Amino acid sequence: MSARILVIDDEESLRFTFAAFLGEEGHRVVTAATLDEALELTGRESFDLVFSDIFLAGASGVDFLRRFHADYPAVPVVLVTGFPALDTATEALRLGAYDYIAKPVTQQTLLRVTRMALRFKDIQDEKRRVQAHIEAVFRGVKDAVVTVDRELRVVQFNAAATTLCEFSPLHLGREFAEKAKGCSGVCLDALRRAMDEQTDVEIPRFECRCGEGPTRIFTLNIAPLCQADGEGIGAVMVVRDETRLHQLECRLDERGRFHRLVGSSPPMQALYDLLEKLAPVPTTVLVTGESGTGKELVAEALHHMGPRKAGPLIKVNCAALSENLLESELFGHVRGAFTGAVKDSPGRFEKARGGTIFLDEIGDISPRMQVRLLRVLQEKTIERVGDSRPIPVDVRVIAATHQNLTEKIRRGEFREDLFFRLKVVNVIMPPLRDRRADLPLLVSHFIAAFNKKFDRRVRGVAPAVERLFMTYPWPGNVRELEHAMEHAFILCRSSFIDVADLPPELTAQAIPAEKTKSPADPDTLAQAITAALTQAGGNKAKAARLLNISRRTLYRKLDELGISLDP
Ligand SMILES: Nc1ncnc2c1ncn2[C@@H]1O[C@H](COP(=O)(O)OP(=O)(O)OP(=O)(O)O)[C@@H](O)[C@H]1O
Repeated sequence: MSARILVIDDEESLRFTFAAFLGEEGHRVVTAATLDEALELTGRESFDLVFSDIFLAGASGVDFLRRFHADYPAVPVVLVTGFPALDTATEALRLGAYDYIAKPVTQQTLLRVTRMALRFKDIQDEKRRVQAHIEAVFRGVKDAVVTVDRELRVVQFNAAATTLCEFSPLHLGREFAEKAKGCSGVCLDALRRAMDEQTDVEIPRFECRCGEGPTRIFTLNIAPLCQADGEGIGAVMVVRDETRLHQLECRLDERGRFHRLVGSSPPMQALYDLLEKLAPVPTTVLVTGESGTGKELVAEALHHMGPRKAGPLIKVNCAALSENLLESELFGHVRGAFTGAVKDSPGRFEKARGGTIFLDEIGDISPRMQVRLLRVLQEKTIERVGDSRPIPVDVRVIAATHQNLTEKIRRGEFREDLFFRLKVVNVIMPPLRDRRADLPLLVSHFIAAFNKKFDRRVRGVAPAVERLFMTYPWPGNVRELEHAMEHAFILCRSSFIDVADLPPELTAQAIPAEKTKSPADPDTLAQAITAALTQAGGNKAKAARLLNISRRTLYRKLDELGISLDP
């Protein structure tokens, strides 16, 4: 390897000899006769090695060494002397000379010392490169990195350790235990364990607080440092701040949806927790709550998230069929059971075998149907209409009603024994007005759904709509919101839904209660229904859409309010 070497000597013959010997080895040699000349050269160019006579005319090689070494500590300097003396040699080495050789210098000695000095410089250079590299990594990482020696004294730490764990230069060389007094001390115990057992230690997610700082969530990793012979010489500790990640994860845990149910409010979280427990078991479930609160979605979630998901989910609206029709629908019939029964036909219970049957509007079934249903729940068998042979059915039953069954039982309209059979677990749906915090999420959900359905690019609702939604009583619950959003999508021509795009009933009812009649007021309701029916030309489906209620609810209201449908 060719090196640049400076030879300083006031004797020209020695400069010449050194240059010749080193030149033969392929090195590039520059010579200087005086201290000033040498300093001028070293200020101008860089050298890999310097040989300097101790006695220079009017100066000393030690002076050169002192000044040169301060600026270029990595370049080895070999002092040469004609008058070797122990104290000069000691002083030279103390000042940082690499070596000290006596004249006359043979070619062999010169080349041997040169080789060793250059090798030493290579090693030093490499060490510095590695050091610089480590320091860059140390500085660059966001994790706090702290190294300790085998006595657990702080050796080094990076900038992140000062911000995260409040390390300061005062801690350098001091016992780690002293520093750990100001925090939870988890890291001290972990350090001791890593050192005692000479093993890596990881402490995931723990809370810690340094001094007056905020409480943070940290993950700690400690690796022992060993020499080549395996002897422990300390440890490196890496502390990662996972506070933000932890917060985000906690927020995610508050689920925003469960199967097709949307909402992240506390009542919905409680609902999801319950559904999670109910989905895997075959228990009969009764879902109660106001119309439009998502009772059917609950049945779907329980079915699709449970072990019967590969089986059928059969839905029956018990209020939509007359007693006889419902009986035949649910249990099937045999040929000749009644006029028109031309062949054997399985009922919905049989069709739901291995799956789930969802009996919606269960509160509306007749006393006779209640008895039949009770038998199915007790015996897990059905009998087709016109046949008394029991057919076993393995079906999970989920029933739903918007009615107050306890009240119906009190009035003698619903069997208490059936109620208790159905209500093994009662899932109660919260009305939308009790979970208004879900409105933004539901609104976004419907915007996304209707953007897709209508191929639109609606981006949101105007602040006035947000305010209106927050005060509106939502008697029709999520269904009403869904219909209102669909209505608005059809009218809205900009990328934000405005109050004018909403159905008039909604904007009218949003007027403070004292200025208008309550929507629940029977007179108002009857007027609204009659008006909607007139507007819809007697078409009930259309009238229900105009009122933002389901057809089922419309029928119920007509019944409750005694409005006749006959012309
Ligand atoms: N939490 C919810 N998230 C998303 N959509 C919902 C939610 N609750 C209800 N909906 C929507 O509202 C509409 C009515 O829901 P669903 O039919 O399940 O209500 P319901 O309580 O069974 O009503 P009813 O008693 O009138 O039968 C559906 O279109 C449903 O998708």
